[in-house]
Order: sequence, then C-alpha cells, then structure tokens
Amino acid sequence: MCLLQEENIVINTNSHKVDLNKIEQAVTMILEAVGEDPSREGLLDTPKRVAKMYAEIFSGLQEDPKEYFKTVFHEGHEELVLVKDIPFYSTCEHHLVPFFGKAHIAYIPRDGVVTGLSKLARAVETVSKRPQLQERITSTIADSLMETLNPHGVYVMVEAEHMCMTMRGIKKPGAKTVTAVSRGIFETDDIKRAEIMTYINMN
Ligand SMILES: Nc1nc2c(ncn2[C@@H]2O[C@H](COP(=O)(O)OP(=O)(O)OP(=O)(O)O)[C@@H](O)[C@H]2O)c(=O)[nH]1
Ligand SMILES: [Zn+2]
Repeated sequence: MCLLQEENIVINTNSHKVDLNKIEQAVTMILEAVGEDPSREGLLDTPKRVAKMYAEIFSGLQEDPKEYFKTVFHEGHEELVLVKDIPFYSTCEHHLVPFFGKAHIAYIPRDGVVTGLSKLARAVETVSKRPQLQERITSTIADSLMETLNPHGVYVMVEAEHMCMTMRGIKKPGAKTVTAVSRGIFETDDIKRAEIMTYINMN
C-alpha cells in the first residue's frame, strides 16, 4: 500500500522505496528498443503510468505476511478452518507477465487459537504482489501460518493460469497449474487431506 509520494519516490507502508524515475527511464528505453517513438502522443504518459503500476503490483516486496497472523482470537475452535477461492493476481518472475487464479488456505487451530479470516486473504495479497513463482506463493503462505499460529496443520492449494504460457512461448491457453503444500498433520493424515479436497471442490 502506498503511503507517501514525494518527488519521484513512492514510499510503501514498510518503508520500502520504489524509484519511479528509474522505472520511467527503463520503460522509455524499452519503447525505444522495440522501435516505438516514446514522444508520440499516446505514449507520452506511458512510462509514468507503468512506474505507478509497478509500485502497486510489487508493493508486497519486503512486507511480511506473518504480521497479519498476529491478529488472533481464542475461540476454543480446534476443527478445520478453510477459506477458499481467494482470487489473486501475481507477476511471473521469469517473464514479468501476470499469472492469476485462486488460493485455498486451510488450517486446524491448536489450543483454540484462530486468526482473522480476512488475514488469510491479506497474506495472499502481500505474497502475490512480488515477482513470484507459484510454488513460492504456496509455501510462503503455509510456512507463515505454521510459524505464527502453530496450528496442528496447514494445507494451501493454489490454482493459476500463467500468461507466459498462454500469450507467448508455448501458447497453451486454459492450461492450469495446481500447487499444494501440506504442513503438520496434513503431511501424514490422508483422511484430513481428502476432507479438504472435498470442501475445496464443493460449490
Ligand atoms: N516452476 C515454475 N515455473 C514457472 C513459473 N512461472 C513461469 N515458469 C516457467 O519458467 C520457465 C522459464 O524457462 P526458460 O527456458 O528459462 O525461459 P523461456 O525460454 O522464456 O521458456 P518458455 O516459456 O518455454 O519459452 C518456463 O518454463 C516457464 O513456464 C512458476 O510459477 N513456477
Ligand atoms: Zn513466466
């Protein structure tokens, strides 16, 4: 999230600085390099817009998803909690094009300690807003939850379509990548894992 904009530096809530000037110069160079004329009317503000866009889509860099899980409630609930179909948009670190889809996050609280439901979605948002790999989104969320709430187990599944596989390269629109990470009890308990799959697939 952007707090301040002074001259050409955007300062995020985490004090991470994004140098808008530098991005603008780079975008101008890219436009020139591909044979465009950056001074034509339609492109005049493009470097500025792209710089603002990068500040937004990479705002999760140096934010820590674990911060969200400090919001806890003592509810005595020791059964499954699942927030599913959390939409996200991220950026493939290899090609800097989007990949997007849904995340499903499940955990079984220990000692009745639960976190706010929205915090699970906030963690997805933070981790997505970085140059990323789908596998890393999945494991970072699972490990952050394990380290902060110390639940009996965590299961995270991410389904996504990668535009580097659809609009370019191999060009396979519709191909979906599914990544899943099990921690704690979900690593060993096949029935508990199967239960989550049932809930995830349920309308
Ligand atoms: N494991 C993993 N691979 C990804 C992800 N996003 C993109 N990739 C892959 O990263 C690989 C990069 O391969 P390279 O051979 O270095 O790059 P490239 O020549 O552009 O590859 P092609 O996409 O096959 O044209 C590609 O196979 C992409 O599909 C991701 O989230 N996880
Ligand atoms: Zn890619």
